[in-house]
Amino acid sequence: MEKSQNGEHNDDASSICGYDSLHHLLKDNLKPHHFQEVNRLLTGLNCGKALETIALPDSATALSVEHGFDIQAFHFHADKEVLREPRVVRVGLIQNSIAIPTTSHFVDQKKAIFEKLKPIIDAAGSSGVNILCLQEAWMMPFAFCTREKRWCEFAEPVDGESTKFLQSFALKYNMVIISPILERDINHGEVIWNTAVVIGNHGNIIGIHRKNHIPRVGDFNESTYYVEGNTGHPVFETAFGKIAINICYGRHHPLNWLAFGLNGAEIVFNPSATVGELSEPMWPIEARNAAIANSYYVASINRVGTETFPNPFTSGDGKPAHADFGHFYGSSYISAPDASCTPSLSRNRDGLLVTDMDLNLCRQYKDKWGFRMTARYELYAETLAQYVKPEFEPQVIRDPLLHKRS
Ligand SMILES: NC(=O)NCCC(=O)O
Repeated sequence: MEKSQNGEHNDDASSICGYDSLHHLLKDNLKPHHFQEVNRLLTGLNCGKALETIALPDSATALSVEHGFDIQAFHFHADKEVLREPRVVRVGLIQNSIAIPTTSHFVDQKKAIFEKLKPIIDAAGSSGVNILCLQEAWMMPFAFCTREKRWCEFAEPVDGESTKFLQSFALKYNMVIISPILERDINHGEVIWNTAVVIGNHGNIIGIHRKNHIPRVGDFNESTYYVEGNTGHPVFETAFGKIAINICYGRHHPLNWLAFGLNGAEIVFNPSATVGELSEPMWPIEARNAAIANSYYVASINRVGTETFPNPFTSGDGKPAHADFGHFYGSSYISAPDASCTPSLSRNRDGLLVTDMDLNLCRQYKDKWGFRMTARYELYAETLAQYVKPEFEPQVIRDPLLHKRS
């Protein structure tokens, strides 16, 4: 049994050798000068320095102690410019487990999640967060593994109770809130979508984005419930910057990230639900790569905990039926265009990550690395235009001596 970050003994299977994040494991076990170098290589430097932490108001930390959620805060700087003032935006990410068992009445389950989130949203609001994002399908258990249709009852119209619940916080705290829900599209045959609702800082609904890529991997067979989204790659121009949402599995698709960048996003949120066995080694890489390649910030959020369902289900891999997905490993974090990133939130606790980011860094990195300028969009467009035709043939130049024996 090893010590956790705060000195408590912890043999929880959802931890990493008793630590609630890789960062804490390394910090506790490496000599300080080794940790400094490892941290430089793993999380990069921002304006030549290790990422700065910031202090949050006592009211926010008091809420985190009272309600037992992780709270961390950082600041990404940009270089000073002559003509532009810094454009610092405070972003908040919330990760959480469900609140009561999946066997409870559906109404109670949703209500319990609302209750659980209230103090975390209050902590974000009292910390002066400008843009807050919740995790994918935050208002329900991630029941899509079961393929049982009864979970469709959790779906809501865009202006349903979850949106109304968050609109009051948006107004109270002058905060933009991104609310990823299971949507029921009343005007189009009541079909279901996996949707992010963007609520403006006046409590208004700015618009929606529907998940572009629907997984069919392992237990994540969400296509039983909804199909690929029809909203394209919208960027929402808010009071605090141009934002977009790339929902979960879309993070594996570089062209999906690119399209949000081409539309001018400065921050792309990636609300997710994914489990350790499936994707944990990918988690620290894909979002950072997207931030670097597209010169924008990426804010990654994953839910927490193990959700057990009433009826066992199979994943079509010949393995025995099971009643849970595995562990949702939290680890929400933010990546910047300069290849730096925050440490992750806890792997097993609810959490709030607050991060100041100077949006000027986006253009500064476009100027420095010139990825937009050096991209060959006309070449890619040509290849893609050919590729989508039925008669497409891969451009392969075969060695005429391929089969010659040496
Ligand atoms: N929610 C979701 O799309 N999960 C798919 C698994 C993954 O992308 O890691």
